[in-house]
Amino acid sequence: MHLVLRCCTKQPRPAFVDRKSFRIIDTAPCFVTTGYRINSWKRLWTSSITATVAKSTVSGGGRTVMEEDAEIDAKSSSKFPLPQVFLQFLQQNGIDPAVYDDAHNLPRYIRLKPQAGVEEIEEIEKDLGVNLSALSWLPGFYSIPPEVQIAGSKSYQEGKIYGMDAASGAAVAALEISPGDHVLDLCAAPGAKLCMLADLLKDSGSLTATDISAHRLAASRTMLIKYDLGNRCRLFLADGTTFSLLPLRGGVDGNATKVEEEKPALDNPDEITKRRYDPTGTLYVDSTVYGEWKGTKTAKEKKAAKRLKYMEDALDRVGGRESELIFYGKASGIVGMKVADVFRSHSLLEDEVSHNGYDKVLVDAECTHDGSLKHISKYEQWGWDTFERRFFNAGRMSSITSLQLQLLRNGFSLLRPGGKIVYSTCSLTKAQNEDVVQKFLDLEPSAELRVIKGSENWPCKNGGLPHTLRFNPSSSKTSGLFIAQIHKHDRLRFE
Ligand SMILES: C[S@@+](CC[C@H](N)C(=O)[O-])C[C@H]1O[C@@H](n2cnc3c(N)ncnc32)[C@H](O)[C@@H]1O
Repeated sequence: MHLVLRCCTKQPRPAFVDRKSFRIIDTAPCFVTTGYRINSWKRLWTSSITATVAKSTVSGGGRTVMEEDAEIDAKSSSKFPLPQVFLQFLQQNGIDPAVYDDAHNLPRYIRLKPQAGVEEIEEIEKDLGVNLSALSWLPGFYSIPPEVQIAGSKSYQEGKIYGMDAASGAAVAALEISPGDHVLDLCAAPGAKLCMLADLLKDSGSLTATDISAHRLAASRTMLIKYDLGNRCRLFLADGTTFSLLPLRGGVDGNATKVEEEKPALDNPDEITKRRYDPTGTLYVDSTVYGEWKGTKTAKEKKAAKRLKYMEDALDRVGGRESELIFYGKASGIVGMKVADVFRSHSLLEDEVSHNGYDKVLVDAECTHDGSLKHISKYEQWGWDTFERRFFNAGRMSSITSLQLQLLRNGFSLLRPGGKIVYSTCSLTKAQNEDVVQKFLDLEPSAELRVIKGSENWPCKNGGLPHTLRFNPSSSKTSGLFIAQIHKHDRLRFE
């Protein structure tokens, strides 16, 4: 028998049902009778729990708790207990709450390294204590029962598996990565899709990633290092709506852009000062050269980096530079380049982008995350009033959709003609998906929605615009995700 409870305190889960610590979701409070021993716990939301109680007794209404529990079970197995404020949000956006009915039973998905063979799969199965069930429609992805925790497993710690929802994998697959592609991931953190992109590129092309959140981007850097995928990557802490650096097409082998100086000098403050200022103290073009990226810094290096940051801020003021490079791999083309060249601002003239734009761009945009109950459950901790404040105010909703449009437009401006951009969000709302894409198409005559190769076998539905796709929790058995693949024409659509 099960009671669906929500923890009201930050206390550890107690062994007995205690009215002060818990309240029942979806049922009358009289169902909780104190003094029941908890035999097992199952997590639903971060702080909502299904508890199995050990004994039954007669409660106020003359029915046994067991009878009442059966009623609760019936209710909670067909309906996910959604908070009122979230239900209101769904109603405002025309989303049927039934899409979440099975959300607590969704399988968990893991992705394996592309090179994983049968032996390794068997080893992972042994380690996790479950059979991995391969997804026929998405290579490298496997489903496992929802209760399996992977974070503590040896396979996860050794970088053999990734925790990644299958719908997210589909968004990356929609980019149709080919060897040698130069790829931009404009909202990259915390980096699940970034790692998949790096795995697909293998030892070819280049991967540039930006995100506006420093701590989330640092988490992406940790992922790249953990999985040894950073060799051809550059990570920029930057605003994706204005980021303007093109790929280093000539430099990815680490020698095409090398300059003839004895360096690296970045760690030496004297060198930096000497090289950045003329005798009158006027800032001049930076000619310091990047050495190999070092993860940990000595005290001296930290001091140098601080001075460098000060000077970089000065450069920002005079040169309009906006991005901060927080990681680069050995073959990213950065090693041996002058700082000024790495940050050379591009005018993004058509000619320059035609020759040097990205082949593929992923805009996995910031959104309300309403398609992912894992994300939404965070409001259990932050408070649903935070959700209300953020997303109920009409101004806030319109600012998120305007951010999405700007991200998509800037990503498109960095794409070479003939290239592809994928726009995805984990929102189920039309406002953040079809409406954003339609506005974008109205503004960009050289953009066209395209069929995603292989998607005919995906467990998703058609979106509201041609060739767009929607994953939703109830029918796809994945998190919710909207995906649109857009092609950039050489010439205008209407010519
Ligand atoms: C849906 S998450 C991206 C998830 C990521 N693609 C992954 O697979 O792990 C959206 C991200 O957009 C970032 N973001 C928000 N505004 C941004 C902006 N103006 N420029 C770049 N990134 C932004 C957020 O910090 C957040 O990390």
